[in-house]
Amino acid sequence: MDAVLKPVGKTFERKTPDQLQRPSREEAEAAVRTILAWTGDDPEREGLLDTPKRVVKAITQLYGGYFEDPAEHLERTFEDVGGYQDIVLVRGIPFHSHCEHHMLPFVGEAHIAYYPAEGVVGLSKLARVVDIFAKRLQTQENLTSQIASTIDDALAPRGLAVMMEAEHQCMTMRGVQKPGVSTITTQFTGIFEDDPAEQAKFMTLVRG
Ligand SMILES: Nc1nc2c(ncn2[C@@H]2O[C@H](COP(=O)(O)OP(=O)(O)OP(=O)(O)O)[C@@H](O)[C@H]2O)c(=O)[nH]1
Ligand SMILES: [Zn+2]
Repeated sequence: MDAVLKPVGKTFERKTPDQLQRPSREEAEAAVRTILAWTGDDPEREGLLDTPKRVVKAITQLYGGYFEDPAEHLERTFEDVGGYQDIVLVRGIPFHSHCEHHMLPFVGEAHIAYYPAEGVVGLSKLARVVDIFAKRLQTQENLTSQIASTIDDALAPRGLAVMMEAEHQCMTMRGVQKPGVSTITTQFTGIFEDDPAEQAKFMTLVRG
């Protein structure tokens, strides 16, 4: 049995760690062999012999977000910012995630803005929060709202805006096959939610 999933902050409707049965690495590799056979190929041919091992290793990297608590990265704030109270926008954070329906990638950019209340957080930490949630099975809507609620809980800013835009490979490579379509999701809290002018300012800065 590999490591049991650890509790990592807010659970977002996940079962408790004791309710999750994580299979062993060997079982995961066997499952990949089954899928290889399902494609119509021969999992025993030389080129595919090490593939289950590689796939499981890649999955471990791509889905590493289950084992990290994003809130931990937001614990350290800086209060000595010369009285700065205006908007902080981190624009164009690249991310790649996987849709929970097809396990295919969706890839794009996140933009996060907030009005500090009591200090600011290290800029890289916002990108870390994006990465941790992105490295789980997601819908873009859930991803956006999990990022927003985690930052909102940790910083209690006067307002928070999260916008994500992404292309979903389940819509480009298969199914409806519409390349070039981008999906935009937004979540606003505080003054961004209450004041349309603040939303407009955010959009202008993001597009500028
Ligand atoms: N709302 C939302 N839908 C998503 C996301 N990622 C993928 N989807 C959609 O999930 C839906 C799943 O639909 P189903 O009808 O159950 O599955 P399907 O037969 O594979 O659907 P098609 O993709 O239309 O072939 C599809 O419409 C996908 O476009 C996401 O992040 N958010
Ligand atoms: Zn999908």
